[in-house]
Amino acid sequence: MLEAINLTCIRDERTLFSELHFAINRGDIVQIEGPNGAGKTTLLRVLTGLSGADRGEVRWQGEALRRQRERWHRDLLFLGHQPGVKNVLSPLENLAFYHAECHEEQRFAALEAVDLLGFEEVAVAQLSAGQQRRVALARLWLSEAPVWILDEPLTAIDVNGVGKLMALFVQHAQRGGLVILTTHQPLPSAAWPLRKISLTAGEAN
Ligand SMILES: Nc1ncnc2c1ncn2[C@@H]1O[C@H](COP(=O)(O)OP(=O)(O)OP(=O)(O)O)[C@@H](O)[C@H]1O
Repeated sequence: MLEAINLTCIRDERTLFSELHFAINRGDIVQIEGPNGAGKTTLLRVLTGLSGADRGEVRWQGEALRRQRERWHRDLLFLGHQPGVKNVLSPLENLAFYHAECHEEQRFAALEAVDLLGFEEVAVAQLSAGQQRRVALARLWLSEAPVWILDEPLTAIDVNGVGKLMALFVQHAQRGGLVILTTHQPLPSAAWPLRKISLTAGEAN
């Protein structure tokens, strides 16, 4: 279980959210929603431990993140706002860099899942925005981490790709993982309940 305990976040003297309290369980798919600037990315970064909250804390399996950095980094896969892949490397080299533990055939299978076969040796810098995002998303097919925190994973992804991702999120939840994501586009209905946490100027519900 991932818990947000009374989180308050103030940036530039503006309260983005205060006393935010929730628990996300294994099997949950959670969408953080809210208008531009509401604090969604900030909340995701606080949940990952990359940014600090002004008050409150985040706990994983009952223990504060700061007390278990090693286990938390093993249990978390965070894909940020930017594609977050290395431009000078090819898709295959990126997956080898991030997932050295996987076999080459698993990396090819992940690239096939995101429709990048044929582009596996091309430098990422030469790929389209959607293809670059797909290289990062291919990591989801290789990850053993139970916690997926994904900032705008669907940006620049076409309808077919969004459908595949939703199916993967459901599969991950069914296996006892949890998914927390932000997106500005409506999610297609999935055969799994979607929880929503809304941020609106200084509030959450
Ligand atoms: N490190 C920081 N220093 C100062 N201000 C910050 C910092 N991080 C975020 N902010 C501000 O906090 C507000 C919320 O930013 P955030 O990126 O979390 O919003 P968001 O809900 O993800 O927005 P969007 O939907 O546009 O991606 C913005 O006004 C931003 O300028």
